[in-house]
Amino acid sequence: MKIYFCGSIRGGRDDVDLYRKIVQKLQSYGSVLTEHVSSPELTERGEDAAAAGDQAIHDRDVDWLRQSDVIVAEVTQPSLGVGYELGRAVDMKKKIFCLFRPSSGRALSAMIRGAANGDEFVVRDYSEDEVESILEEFFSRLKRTSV
Ligand SMILES: O=c1[nH]c(=O)n([C@H]2C[C@H](O)[C@@H](COP(=O)(O)O)O2)cc1CO
Repeated sequence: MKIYFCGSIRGGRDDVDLYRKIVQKLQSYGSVLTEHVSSPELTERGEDAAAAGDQAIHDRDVDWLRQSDVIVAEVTQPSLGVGYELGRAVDMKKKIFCLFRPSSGRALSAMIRGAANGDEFVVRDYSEDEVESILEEFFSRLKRTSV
């Protein structure tokens, strides 16, 4: 299974440790195309785009989105890039799972929460200590519905 993980980069790296935990768990279900998003070495300047430029990052990521079987996004830290990826993924009719932490004190964008339909697009409020069990629940349901 190919998994596309979305998390904030230029929107801010406050949650990178959590992204790492999520990606490690996702790797037990399949190959995570965007492992770099969880790298502690990646700063909010983004990947070193000097050689190929932002267009290469964009085109590669849209291509990975097309290839992916499922999209998992940590959406607590607002990020234009993550919002864009989710919009493109909806258009591609991908299965999408968004994770949001209400303890952040933020309110999730209506364009994300309002897109939830409980089936293809799922938004789940959670706290950090339950992240692994939530992913287990999501992937076991995904397996049941895709056989
Ligand atoms: O260097 C990058 N590499 C990259 O893969 N992205 C993608 C993956 C992330 O899920 C998302 C983050 O967007 P943003 O940088 O606007 O927070 O965009 C974004 C950047 C920088 O914008």
